[in-house]
Amino acid sequence: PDLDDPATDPLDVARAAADHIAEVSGVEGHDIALVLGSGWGGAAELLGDVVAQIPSHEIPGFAKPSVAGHLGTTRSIRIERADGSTRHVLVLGSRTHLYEGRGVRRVAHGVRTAAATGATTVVLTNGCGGLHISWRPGQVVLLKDHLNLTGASPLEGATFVDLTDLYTPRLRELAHQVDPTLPEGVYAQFRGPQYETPAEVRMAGLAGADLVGMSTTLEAIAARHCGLDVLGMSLVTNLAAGVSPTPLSHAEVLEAGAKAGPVISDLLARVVKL
Ligand SMILES: Nc1nc2[nH]c(I)nc2c(=O)[nH]1
Repeated sequence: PDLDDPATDPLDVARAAADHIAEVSGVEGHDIALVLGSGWGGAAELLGDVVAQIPSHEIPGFAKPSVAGHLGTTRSIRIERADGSTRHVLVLGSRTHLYEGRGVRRVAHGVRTAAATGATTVVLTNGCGGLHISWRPGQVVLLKDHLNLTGASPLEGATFVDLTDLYTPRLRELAHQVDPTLPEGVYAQFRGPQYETPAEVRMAGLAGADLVGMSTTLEAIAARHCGLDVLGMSLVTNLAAGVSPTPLSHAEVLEAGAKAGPVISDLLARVVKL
């Protein structure tokens, strides 16, 4: 079934994708799904045994990689929990951003596929710009709510979905068991691909945003529609435009990302095992 055909039900494509994953990986059902954003790539290796690696473009509905050579690989990982039980984690390899212009169905496809595999929780991670000078590059922030400034939705038709407690309080409490110092914030998604102007960052701040990015909110809405619990975690990669009087050096951003890598990978691995 073709996601781009309006007559196609996106959930049928998600079902086909989940069936393909089960068939190729031999894993009948997954419990939790991870979407790894900028800076979060190293987390998968720390989680557990990689049961299967599937080139994402072989899975129904996942687009051909837009960047030549950037082959998204979807992994099925078995993790051992403290109580000895095992769980299967689906690490979605390729994330489609709204700014790629491939349509909202491809943005939401990974989350819908995860739900179709049986997962009940999705962890959405991203890199973003911070609005608070005290949140330096490398800071991890738990999402407590979002502002969808894209003007888009992954939902079609009269699909009226309540988004109260979209970022599941129980999961935020679990993350705080791992690191009680984690701040919480509101994430505003701009369509992008351009970064915000200083005036747009000020506007987002006045509207209650603490972070600005170009992903996550549409995936979270689709996750709620699929009945998934959602944990959102942002890595502040840079200070948003205009927040810092001195332009951030790219070297500082790269250095902060490299330093944060092991820390956030360990955090994510510990949260997933709870
Ligand atoms: N919109 C937006 N997205 C981002 N992604 C990253 I990494 N940094 C930013 C940022 O400053 N603004």
